Amino acid sequence: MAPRVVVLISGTGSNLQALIDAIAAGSLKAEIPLVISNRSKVFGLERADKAGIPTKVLALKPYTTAGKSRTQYDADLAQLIVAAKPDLVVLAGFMHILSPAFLDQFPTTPLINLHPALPGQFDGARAIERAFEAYQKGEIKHTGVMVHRVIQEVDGGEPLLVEQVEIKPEDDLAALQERIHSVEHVLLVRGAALVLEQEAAKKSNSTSA
Ligand SMILES: Nc1nc2c(c(=O)[nH]1)N[C@@H](CN(C=O)c1ccc(C(=O)N[C@@H](CCC(=O)O)C(=O)O)cc1)CN2
Ligand SMILES: NCC(=O)N[C@@H]1O[C@H](COP(=O)([O-])[O-])[C@@H](O)[C@H]1O
Repeated sequence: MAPRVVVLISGTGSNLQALIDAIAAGSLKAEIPLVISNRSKVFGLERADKAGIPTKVLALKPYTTAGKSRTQYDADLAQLIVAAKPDLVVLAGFMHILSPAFLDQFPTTPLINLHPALPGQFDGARAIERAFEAYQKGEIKHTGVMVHRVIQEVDGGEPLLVEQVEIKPEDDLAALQERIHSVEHVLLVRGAALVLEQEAAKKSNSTSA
């Protein structure tokens, strides 16, 4: 049975599409049993639908409107994912900071995130914009993309793959975003494959021990 990869999104889903395409091409040995978005009406959900992947939307706003906490949201989100029995959870542009109420539900299941910056640089949201602004000020000469493990510290988890991305003097923000996205789409697939290989090796060692 193929490893089960649950993917969390919040928007366009171009990185989700990269995973879908890699699986369809046979270059990523996995299946995606569920895509969850914290925002409705995003194109990433259409991408999942087109690929025949079940989707769920779990938005935070109804929780806050009902006086419920982010902790409750995070716990409910985790339960949706646990029910899908994932071997790997991928945050692909998932724009919600996860608390221990979520993280503690996955003591052994790997959680990875794609972040459009280098380790320790521009953690958090709007990373590409902030890198572009820093370049304009002469503070950096390049930026990058990383796939990292997800821990409580936002974007502070162990980097699994890191790739530098050039910033050119003639770049506008759109040109840099396009260059970064093209790197993301490759790096995320490689990152998922790497973690799944690590997990398979762990299982093999534990059964042969
Ligand atoms: N505990 C962790 N949660 C998340 C991580 C992580 O490493 N540890 N990675 C992020 C992804 N991310 C950057 O890669 C990121 C996403 C969102 C935010 C943020 O400020 N979110 C706000 C809401 C912003 C919005 O709705 O537009 C929030 O959650 O209040 C920062 C970093 C995913 N989660
Ligand atoms: N902090 C996380 C973060 O900024 N993630 C970024 O959101 C975008 C999602 O694009 P997509 O919806 O087309 O995959 C990507 O650029 C990804 O790096």
